Amino acid sequence: MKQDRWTAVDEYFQEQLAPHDDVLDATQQACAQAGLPDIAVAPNQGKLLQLLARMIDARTILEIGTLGGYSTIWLARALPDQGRLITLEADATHADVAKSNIERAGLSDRVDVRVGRALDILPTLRDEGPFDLAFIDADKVNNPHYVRWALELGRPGSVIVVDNVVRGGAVIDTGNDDPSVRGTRETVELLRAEPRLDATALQTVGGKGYDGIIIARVVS
Ligand SMILES: C[S@@+](CC[C@H](N)C(=O)[O-])C[C@H]1O[C@@H](n2cnc3c(N)ncnc32)[C@H](O)[C@@H]1O
Ligand SMILES: [Mg+2]
Repeated sequence: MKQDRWTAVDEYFQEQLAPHDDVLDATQQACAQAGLPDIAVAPNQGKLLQLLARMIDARTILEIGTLGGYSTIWLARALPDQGRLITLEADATHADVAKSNIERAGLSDRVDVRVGRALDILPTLRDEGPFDLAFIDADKVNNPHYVRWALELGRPGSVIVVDNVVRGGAVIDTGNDDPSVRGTRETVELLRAEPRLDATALQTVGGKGYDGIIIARVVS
């Protein structure tokens, strides 16, 4: 059972439980037309993020890694009218595409796209938290820093989601010197050692291949 089957099953659940609308379709089309890489979350994963945000009644969301705003839109739709999502993107072209997609989605009032390297912007967000949910999906080598910042900018009960932590299984290859794999393993070590965070990891298969996510909760 391989990729074709994973994709077909993903499509089944997506059609049944996470159906697309015109805004999400237009977002994906605009991203493709602008030449953005096809590395956004899958629809089922976007729906998972939205459900997590709703389950904790998130009012403030931090996203690291915007791309064209696809995951941003899923997350921002979980927010109440007064809610706020800040999303960080290093690439100005990606950010422009995202802003236009977020505008079309009618979410500009609650979504703020900040352009720059996340590690430069995060220290400026102390007065804008605490963030109820953080979605980390940028340069994986910096994931340990991003988790530390999400903890710093969170509160007890905040949820932190880290995307793409399985990397086709490479996460268990101790000798792998891919910076993304190293960053992921360091993140796992940090989560194991940090008593203020409680976490687990889920392997995923689907239209986007074989990967996975970490879900953590700020304990204190
Ligand atoms: C996987 S994509 C994000 C996908 C998006 N979350 C989604 O699912 O729709 C990663 C994004 O992070 C951005 N990025 C990479 N390094 C970054 C950094 N240091 N600071 C902020 N953004 C960064 C990339 O330009 C890219 O747009
Ligand atoms: Mg991702």
